[in-house]
Amino acid sequence: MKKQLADMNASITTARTLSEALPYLQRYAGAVVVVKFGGNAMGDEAAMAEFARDIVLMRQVGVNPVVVHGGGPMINDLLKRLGIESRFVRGKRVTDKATVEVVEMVLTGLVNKRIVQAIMDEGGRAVGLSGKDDDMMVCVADDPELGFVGRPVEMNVQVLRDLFGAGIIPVVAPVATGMGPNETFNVNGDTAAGAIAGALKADRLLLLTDVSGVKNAAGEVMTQLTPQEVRDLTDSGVIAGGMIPKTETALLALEQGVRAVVILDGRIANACLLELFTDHGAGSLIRSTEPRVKPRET
Ligand SMILES: Nc1ncnc2c1ncn2[C@@H]1O[C@H](COP(=O)(O)OP(=O)(O)O)[C@@H](O)[C@H]1O
Ligand SMILES: CC(=O)N[C@@H](CCC(=O)OP(=O)(O)O)C(=O)O
Repeated sequence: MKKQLADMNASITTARTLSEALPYLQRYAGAVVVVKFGGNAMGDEAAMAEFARDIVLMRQVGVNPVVVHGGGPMINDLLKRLGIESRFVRGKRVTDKATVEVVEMVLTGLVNKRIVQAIMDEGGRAVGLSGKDDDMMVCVADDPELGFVGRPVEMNVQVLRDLFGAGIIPVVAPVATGMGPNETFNVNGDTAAGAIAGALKADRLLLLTDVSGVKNAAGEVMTQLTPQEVRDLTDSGVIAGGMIPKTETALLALEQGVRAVVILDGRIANACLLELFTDHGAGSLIRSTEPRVKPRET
């Protein structure tokens, strides 16, 4: 009897949660949401399955999600086994000819297919691509010090719209072509996600990572930031390391017409759903306009 009551209460809570999600479901129907899934946020098989389930649910309720993934730790592992040292400058990997081959192999071969498979296992349809497919992302060298690290200069995202139309979830590896023949560039996952979100003028860019958001000098997570606050925290060195490409990406994406960028903790359960479909929100929301009365609304 006690168990029956407990089950009933749990079901009532589920029904209430669904009902409360209605305004958000209505708001995001038809929206484009680009989700950057970082290597550190990927975790174990269960975490991967849960992420995939959230993405499939988004698609099911009419959102057009694009997954852009990282895989830094997986690249580090293979480079280590091959005796190649990993070095980062301002959060980006210094990439020579040998390294770019390993990066492409790991990202397009291993990580991309693992995510595609996880989405298929949850009943969604997914297709894996890299920035090279259909010339989606064309780059120039970002900085001579970094070698074959690309900065996207030309985006052709029609293939993503075609996949939306077919009900298919695109999963994109951050590897791109250059202007010359047979060039390959390693693109930071955040940078690639921002360029794709900008080209699609996405409603949301979600950058999933392994911290609960952007922290201030006191170590507290800032739930909302303006671009100016981001610049100030960067100038004072509070935003550092891997957070730099994320916040740089956020500012560039906003300039290109993305409505808002959220940096959130991919390790917490159902992070994407929490951000999109509940009053609660998650992580740090960055956008140009001042907050309105209801804090998470745009
Ligand atoms: N102000 C800051 N707030 C939060 N994290 C920061 C900040 N400055 C630097 N970081 C670091 O940035 C890291 C996230 O970047 P990164 O490790 O590249 O993530 P991912 O692999 O998920 O892309 C955090 O783990 C944290 O150590
Ligand atoms: C230029 C550059 O730094 N490219 C990244 C690409 C993968 C990535 O961004 O992975 P995470 O999101 O897991 O960090 C790299 O080589 O590690």
